[in-house]
Amino acid sequence: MITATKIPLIGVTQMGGTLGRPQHSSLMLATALRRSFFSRAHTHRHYPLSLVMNSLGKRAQQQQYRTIFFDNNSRASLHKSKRNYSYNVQPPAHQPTNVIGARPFSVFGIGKAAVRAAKLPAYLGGGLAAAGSYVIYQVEKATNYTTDQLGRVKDIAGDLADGFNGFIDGIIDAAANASDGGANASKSGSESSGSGGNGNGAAVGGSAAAIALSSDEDEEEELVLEEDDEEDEEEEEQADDTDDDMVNLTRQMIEIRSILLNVNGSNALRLPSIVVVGSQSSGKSSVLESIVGQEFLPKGSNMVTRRPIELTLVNDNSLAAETAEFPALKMFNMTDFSQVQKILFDLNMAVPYEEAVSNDPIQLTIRSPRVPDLSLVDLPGYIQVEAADQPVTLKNRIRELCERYLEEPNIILAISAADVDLANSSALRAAKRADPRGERTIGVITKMDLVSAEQAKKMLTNRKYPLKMGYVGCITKAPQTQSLFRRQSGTQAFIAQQNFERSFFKEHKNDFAGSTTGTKNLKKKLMRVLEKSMASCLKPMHILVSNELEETSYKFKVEFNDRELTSEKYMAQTIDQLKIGIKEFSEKFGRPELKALLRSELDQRVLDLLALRYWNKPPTPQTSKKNATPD
Ligand SMILES: Nc1nc2c(ncn2[C@@H]2O[C@H](COP(=O)(O)OP(=O)(O)OP(=O)(O)O)[C@@H](O)[C@H]2O)c(=O)[nH]1
Repeated sequence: MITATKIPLIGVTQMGGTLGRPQHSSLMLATALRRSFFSRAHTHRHYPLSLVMNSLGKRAQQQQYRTIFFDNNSRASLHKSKRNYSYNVQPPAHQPTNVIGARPFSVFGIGKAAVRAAKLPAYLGGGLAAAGSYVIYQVEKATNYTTDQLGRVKDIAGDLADGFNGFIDGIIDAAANASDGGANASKSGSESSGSGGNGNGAAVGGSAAAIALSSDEDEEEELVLEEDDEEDEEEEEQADDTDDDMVNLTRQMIEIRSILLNVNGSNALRLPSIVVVGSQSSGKSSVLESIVGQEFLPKGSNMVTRRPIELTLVNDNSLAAETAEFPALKMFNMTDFSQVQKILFDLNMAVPYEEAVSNDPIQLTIRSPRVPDLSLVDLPGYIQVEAADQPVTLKNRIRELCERYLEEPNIILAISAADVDLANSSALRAAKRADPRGERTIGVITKMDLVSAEQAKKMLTNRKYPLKMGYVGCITKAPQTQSLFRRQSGTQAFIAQQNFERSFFKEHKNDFAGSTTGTKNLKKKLMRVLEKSMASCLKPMHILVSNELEETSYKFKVEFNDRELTSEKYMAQTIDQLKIGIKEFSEKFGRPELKALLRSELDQRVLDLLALRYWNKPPTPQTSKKNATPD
């Protein structure tokens, strides 16, 4: 893709503020400085920098703007474009206005003003020198900030899964290589060596990302092996750290997302929603609860989910315990989850009998230090045929409602109960329609406790609809016959369900060998899916960073060809430029210009006084009477 980028010359010099590690920040500096320096200079006349720009106006017209064409994708064409780059002379869009006009002025202080005016060039000189220092200070500050931020990204990357790790490192290495390449280019003056550094850096980053993403393809195989090990008794004795892993992953996501937000202001890390579909009473709500770790959804065998429940989980470290909120009902900070469950039940049951289901979603947000940052959707269950007392269009309406949520990039949790033949599974039928290649669907078989182990195992190796992420067998509710569990609710019920599920699969360890079972492993699968989605979200970012670095290094080369660039030299050069600017300005701004300014200020002030004295006078009785008379 060929892009044309307009870069003011002074913006290029600013980017070289500090060399070595800080060059990672060139992306942000290039944009931020270009924006702040020029927009301020052109739009805010009271800024000291506008003076500089004013004085440099002539120079700017001669050389400040150039257009560089280059191909973002190919190194070879970059070389070609470098040979063909051209300078387009374009004057700034707005010439800066004169700052003196903004100074306060008193008609009684003309004498004093004249004296001050004589000293004005000296004041301005001092002001401009201070402005210069301020600019340099800001450049350093911005450079240090971005260095810190990128350092943090690297630290976080160190903690992430291997594939993802490679990806982030690729970015950091590409950044380092590119900056070094830029500096080397300046040192050696050799065109090929400078761009070569960048190109390689980008290539390293690109291949790192590619390896990271391709390694995900083999995840499932690894997972099954891991799971086999997890079935070992020894490991089962250990504490379950899946929740912690999930929360850690979430934290990293949030951190990366906020860094990306700071750097480029876009929410580049969007995660898909996890949508739970299945036939009526298949156990959808129970599966969702086992993921969240709280019992809060209405459950029952009489179609209790009648509206989509859009559940947003927010990881909030400032909280000691979970809180729930219904933003639409203006109900916040609810800590009693049985109350939440009751409200959800009432909201579902409030759907009129003639309608049976409603498209209007219920929005619920749960904040907790322990939940991952996710959005989950519980949907009304599919039905086979409408009952005599149900609307005849109900089946189609449920189907249409679910299809909207099954679209890409959402992850589909297709729930089927083990006590129903999989050939009749509405969830798998719907998932196949939305995701024919089975790439973003996880098949979940609930109620494993209700069928024989042989039958259950057969379901987990479903060959009719093979899923890339496979099938997971779960027990999301302890059987009702066990009165011990029936009495429990909330967190207690959740713990009881976990214990029951664990002991069940432990008992049938040999029957389910080689299959994925348990809600713990379901969560693990979800985590991998989220990691993968994060990596693919970051891939375009990586390409963007590489391209920007290539561009920046090229600009370094053009600007500092054959010269070694250090921060001291850069600072000295900037100060020299400011000095020249001040000199030009003081030469241009002599007595006649000052007189003209004072005169126009004085005229304006006299006009203001006249307006006050005569035109804004309150109406006399005669004038108001005259105004009131119709024509
Ligand atoms: N024995 C057993 N019962 C389960 C299991 N999972 C869910 N149930 C029971 O199945 C019934 C339906 O569960 P829900 O989670 O409400 O199912 P649902 O699909 O959300 O139901 P609707 O929203 O009404 O479509 C409840 O009575 C649960 O207690 C399980 O793994 N084993």
